[in-house]
Amino acid sequence: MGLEGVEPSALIGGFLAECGGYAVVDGGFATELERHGQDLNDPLWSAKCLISSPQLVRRVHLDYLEAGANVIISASYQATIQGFEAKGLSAEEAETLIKRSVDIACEARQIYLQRCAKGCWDFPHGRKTTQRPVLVAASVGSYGAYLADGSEYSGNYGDLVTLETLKDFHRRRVQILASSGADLIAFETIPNKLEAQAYAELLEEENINIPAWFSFNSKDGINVVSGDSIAECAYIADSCDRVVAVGINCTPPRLIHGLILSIKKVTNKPVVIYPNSGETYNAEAKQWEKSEGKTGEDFVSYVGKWRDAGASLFGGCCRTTPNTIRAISRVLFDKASLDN
Ligand code: MET
Ligand SMILES: [Zn+2]
Repeated sequence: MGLEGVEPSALIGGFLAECGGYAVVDGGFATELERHGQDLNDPLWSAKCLISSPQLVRRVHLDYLEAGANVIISASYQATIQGFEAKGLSAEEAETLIKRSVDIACEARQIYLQRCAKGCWDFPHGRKTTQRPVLVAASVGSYGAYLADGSEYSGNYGDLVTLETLKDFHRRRVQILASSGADLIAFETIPNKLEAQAYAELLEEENINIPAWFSFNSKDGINVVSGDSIAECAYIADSCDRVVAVGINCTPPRLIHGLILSIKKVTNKPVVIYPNSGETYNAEAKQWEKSEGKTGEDFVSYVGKWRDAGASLFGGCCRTTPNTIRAISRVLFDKASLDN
């Protein structure tokens, strides 16, 4: 199924209806690469594997499809022309790798759907092939993710970074991803209002012809990480016709419920949420640290509440795994759980 050429709000509605009302997004991508032994302590982070282990990238997409994902997100989160050039690649090589991230996700989808057609594996929880659309979302990480200096989780870019800086930084990658064969662009972990505004303007100015979702991150459940209000950020997404869903990712599960309610006050667009495991990222040590209290198990127990608060797309971000996604799929699509 492709989303190109259809009126943006109709197509996301159609997709969700085909999925059964709710869609499952994949889980932590870099996390899964690390679980398979990759060292991602590198400015390119998960995008490093586009060069070193494209087969593993495809396998991780396949694992998430097998776990029940309806949306798989490409490995382009930290794949930037500027980042690849810093590694000594040419602009042309960088552009090829960015496009390749989407090709790999599309290959995984094709393999998966072929296996389904042959009946090689059953869908989880009795979902039939015909009820199982799969979209490929092209990931765009923030300017802070490229900087790899922690500003991805502070949203603080300093006074020198303007709207134009951000538009210029993102422009070429967004153009490449828009014509890559992806079904939509996932602007992920957006840390501040300025970057949301830059994305919205880019989508219009470049006449981007595939839809997008805007997903923000928060540390306090009230504002996005920079301190800008989630309502103002969601309003920017709501005002852009090309944006078909608005939400939150890479944010502790315990904050998600309130954030869904805040977003729902501003927009009627579907809400996408894919929290992290609840652990905290220590930017200095470049590692995730256990937080007091909730664990991954509690995460899944919240899904019904998030659905009741009005979210429509559910997945996981950093430190979640295919097991998390399998459990989310079970909560959403087991008849018994829905009736709870
Ligand atoms: N899609 C990206 C990933 O799972 C999002 C990272 S958030 C820091 O790796
Ligand atoms: Zn994350």
